[in-house]
Amino acid sequence: MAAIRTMQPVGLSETFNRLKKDGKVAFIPYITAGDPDLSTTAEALKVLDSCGSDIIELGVPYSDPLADGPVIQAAATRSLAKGTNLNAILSMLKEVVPQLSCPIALFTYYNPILKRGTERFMATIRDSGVHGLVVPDVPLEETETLRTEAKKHGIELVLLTTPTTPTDRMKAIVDAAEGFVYLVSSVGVTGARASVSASVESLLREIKEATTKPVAVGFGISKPEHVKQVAGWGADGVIVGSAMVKLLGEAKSPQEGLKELEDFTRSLKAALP
Ligand SMILES: O=P(O)(O)OC[C@@H](O)[C@@H](O)c1c[nH]c2ccccc12
Repeated sequence: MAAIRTMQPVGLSETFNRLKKDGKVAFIPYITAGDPDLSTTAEALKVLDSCGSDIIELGVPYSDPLADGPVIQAAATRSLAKGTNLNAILSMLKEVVPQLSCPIALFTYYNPILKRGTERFMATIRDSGVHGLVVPDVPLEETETLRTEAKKHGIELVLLTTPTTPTDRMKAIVDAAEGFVYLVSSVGVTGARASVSASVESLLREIKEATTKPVAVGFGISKPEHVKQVAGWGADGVIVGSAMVKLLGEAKSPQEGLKELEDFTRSLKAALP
């Protein structure tokens, strides 16, 4: 009887440790759960994993995604119109995570956590096999409670710093971040950009002087040359969202979207050391 491959994904920090040992940079795609539908999301996770993604950010669609640009806003609207909810996403993950070799970082705005209650939210997502959590709009002052509950349930809470974050606040953020530090490359909302802001190079240097934790860069990255550039500036990971979401959500059919996602992911992954 052939051995069944039960690759249990390791957590975010351990993933970065392994990559660092091999001198590699993490490829971290983001997609919105339930767009175009949850079964396609399940297939997309497997495609992204098999194409060499190191961590996958999975977005919980929200009615008021204030940090998102038009592509991800539209994806959230389509997903919510399909009736996607957190319970359905988590039961899909319970099925799919054991088939993946890379960890999932759930991506949600703060409100869905508050609605469910922080402790119950953390316990539920851990049960579904989620390793990390990214909450872009949690005020730093409320991060402590989130962090305590996350730690209690073995969830790594990623925190974000931006080009306009004052140095002392950036230091508090990198000290509190688990898994990795998310450096938002440019002010504004998510969305593919023609080029990545050159200030990322100095921002990365400043953050890496303040912490030895891995730093992944996101916002606007959408071409192989962007990936190469950001990796060359010393990022430990690159995050690509809108460009992925666009392929999946706007394709003529789910199958077509999955094929385009595979080709696109391979082209970006090939640009990484
Ligand atoms: O879409 P972009 O420009 O490739 O950026 C990644 C981003 O989509 C993903 O990390 C993300 C989705 N929604 C967010 C809200 C805030 C910060 C980050 C995000």
